[in-house]
Amino acid sequence: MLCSPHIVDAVDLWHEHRIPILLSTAFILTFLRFYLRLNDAQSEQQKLVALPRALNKDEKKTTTTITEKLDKVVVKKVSSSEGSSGDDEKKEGVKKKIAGPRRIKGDASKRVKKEGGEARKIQVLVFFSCLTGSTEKIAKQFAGAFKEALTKAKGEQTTFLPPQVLDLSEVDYDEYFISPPKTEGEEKVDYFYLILLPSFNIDSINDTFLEHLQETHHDFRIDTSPLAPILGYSVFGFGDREGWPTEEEGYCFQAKEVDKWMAKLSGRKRAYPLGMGDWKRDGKERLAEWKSGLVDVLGQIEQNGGLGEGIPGSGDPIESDDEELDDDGEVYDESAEQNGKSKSSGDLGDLEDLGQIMAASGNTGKKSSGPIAVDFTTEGKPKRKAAAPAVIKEMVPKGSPTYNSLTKQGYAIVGSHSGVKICRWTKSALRGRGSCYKYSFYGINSHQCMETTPSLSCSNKCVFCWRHGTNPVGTNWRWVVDPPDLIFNGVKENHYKKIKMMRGVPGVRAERFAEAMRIRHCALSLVGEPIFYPHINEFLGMLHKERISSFLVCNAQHPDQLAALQHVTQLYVSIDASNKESLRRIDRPLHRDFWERFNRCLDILRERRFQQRTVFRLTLVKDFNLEDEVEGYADLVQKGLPCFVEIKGVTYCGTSTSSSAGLTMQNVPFYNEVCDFVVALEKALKKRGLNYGIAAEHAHSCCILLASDRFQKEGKWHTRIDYERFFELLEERGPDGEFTPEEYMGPETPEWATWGRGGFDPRDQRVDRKGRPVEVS
Ligand SMILES: Cc1cc2nc3c(=O)[nH]c(=O)nc-3n(C[C@H](O)[C@H](O)[C@H](O)COP(=O)(O)O)c2cc1C
Ligand code: SF4
Repeated sequence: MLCSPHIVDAVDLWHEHRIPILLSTAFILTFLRFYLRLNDAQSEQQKLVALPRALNKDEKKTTTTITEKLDKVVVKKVSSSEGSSGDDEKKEGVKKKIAGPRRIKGDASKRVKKEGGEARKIQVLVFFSCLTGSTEKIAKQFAGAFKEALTKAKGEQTTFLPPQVLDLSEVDYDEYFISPPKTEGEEKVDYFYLILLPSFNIDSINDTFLEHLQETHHDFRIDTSPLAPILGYSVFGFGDREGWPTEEEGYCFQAKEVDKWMAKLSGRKRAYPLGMGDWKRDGKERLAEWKSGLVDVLGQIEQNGGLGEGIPGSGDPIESDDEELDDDGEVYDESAEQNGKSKSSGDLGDLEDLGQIMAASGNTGKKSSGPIAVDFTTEGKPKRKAAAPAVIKEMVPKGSPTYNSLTKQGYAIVGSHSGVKICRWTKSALRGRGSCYKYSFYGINSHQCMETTPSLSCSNKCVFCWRHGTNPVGTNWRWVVDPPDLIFNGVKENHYKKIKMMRGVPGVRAERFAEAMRIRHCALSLVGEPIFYPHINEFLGMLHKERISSFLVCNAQHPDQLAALQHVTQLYVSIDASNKESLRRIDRPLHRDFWERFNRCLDILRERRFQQRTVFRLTLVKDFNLEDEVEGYADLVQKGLPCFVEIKGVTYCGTSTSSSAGLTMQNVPFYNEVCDFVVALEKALKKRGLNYGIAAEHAHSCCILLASDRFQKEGKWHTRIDYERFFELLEERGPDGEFTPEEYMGPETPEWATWGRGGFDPRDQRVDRKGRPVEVS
């Protein structure tokens, strides 16, 4: 058979190029096949995801139960107590997870400010677990009540979506507890997690849930704090004291564990402390308290955009036995995050275990109620943890390390949370060797002044604090509360005891000793935070009734208590820095929203400047808050408009706390440096049109007083106080009565105390360190 030349050519061509042609074809076909398979898989996924959405749309205002198998995941949601379009909206927005390994990045929550005036959306998720039915009911009621409360707290910037109630036995943990739920499209929703969790000492969903939290934390593919983007979380535990009377015996033990793991996963976004309640007894009340605290927190978030940025693990845990319990989430090993996750977790576990072993063997000198031991090396179910005693604790129990340390420093501890100490100026005045600046500025006799505090606890850890790093710290009061009369009688008794001990000291003047047996003034400024004490107003009432004046110093961290404070003779707020960063560095506040709290206190002071005699107290620390801060301080004065500004160089206390914060004698400013600062501040105030002048000084205490010209008459300063008039006004008009600081303004500031005269009381003899008389220049 003969072939045409064309066919012969084609065959030749084929033989010559067949290999590359075959290879290219095979490659194209493989590629096409792969592409088609991938497309198929995606549309399968979409079909599965679309199903619950379609169901949700039809389930308004009813309890919704969607059970759907997606891989081996079961999703069931119980709708919010009232169901609403907002609820549905949220459900639509939640993306289902896509199976397969993934790395999820934790990210600090960002403040969401919508452009164009659009309100941000906050979704509260109420998770619960339940065996015998009560918690489910409670969770639904709670969500309804919470929704109502949030409607009231709502501002222009925020929309609170109706809270969603989610059953922990049915939600997909990967969807909520590896990262916050994703929302589709442009819609940005911030999540706030609430977890209502009864404890069960039998196998239950709680174990699965805890296991998940623990595994997520240890999963090397996932960030240590993958839930950091949530706005915050809080846990409330239900238990039964009849069967489990104390925390040691297991009362609410699982809520405590969940709280702890959530702190780790969320990067310490505990928005409100763990609540606990016995449903048979106090459950309702405790839950209501917890709810109202949370409403406040959400109100703050609505105003401030977030929880704020408190100090991570502020300070060293060994400073306070309270912190050992980690119940504020303040003790947190930052190295755990810095050193890489799996290793650091193990390290933390080891340290905690070691801490417990040492505490148990009595080697630490600390209370045995050490950190809750977490065995990070053991896989499987979390073990029942040793926990703190169930009863509300005393703040400074007799015989505790804090108690021993404070008594060694010369404090008398009254009741369980108050202290009194004789000030060095009281001793000095008894011997006629000079009073403190309060005599020069305000006419207070140091030998008749009692320095005390009804709360040895504080919410700051200032680098210059005299507390020698031993006192308890905390953001809220969680100790036994002593009645005010017990404190009042106790501090007086101990003060007089200490005065009597001065009887035999050489140089004590008889007339001053006799005068000292009548307390005329009380400085509520010793250590700690006096307005922390829940009965501070009653305590003040007792002082005033005995005509003892009150000088109260607070740390500008408790605006609510400040606002509720009744008349004091003089009201101080410590202004330790002029800006947020500096304040964080120097005060080391525990509150996340310390700057907002600080500013709210200034606003309160401004509002009350015609009711209370208000004072800003500045403590200058070189290299911390002195340089370049004059203008900032002037702005703060402009904001708070205090009656007075006291500027004082820091007193070096030489504690391990201060030195670990990098404070040395080099940080103590010389008097001339304080003077230069005050002159510059006065100028900066004048520049702002504020009429303040340098009214008085006490060089010996490195202290200078700027006063508003409200306290100037005919060109003369009147910084002193008419104490008798103050008590009369109080008796006439009551502790909340309307009267102004000018109404009890005292006589003219003595010439020797005014600016440029040094401020040493001429009645006294100035001596050097060895007690030798010194000529006053
Ligand atoms: C089997 C079982 C075990 C329990 N174990 C504990 C426990 O270890 N600690 C505790 O404080 N309460 C314990 N409780 C009490 C429950 O936490 C409490 O009654 C709770 O309100 C039950 O909630 P629920 O009925 O909504 O599931 C237990 C209750 C049951 C039924
Ligand atoms: S506010 Fe006062 S008591 Fe509290 S840490 Fe600072 S100096 Fe100490």
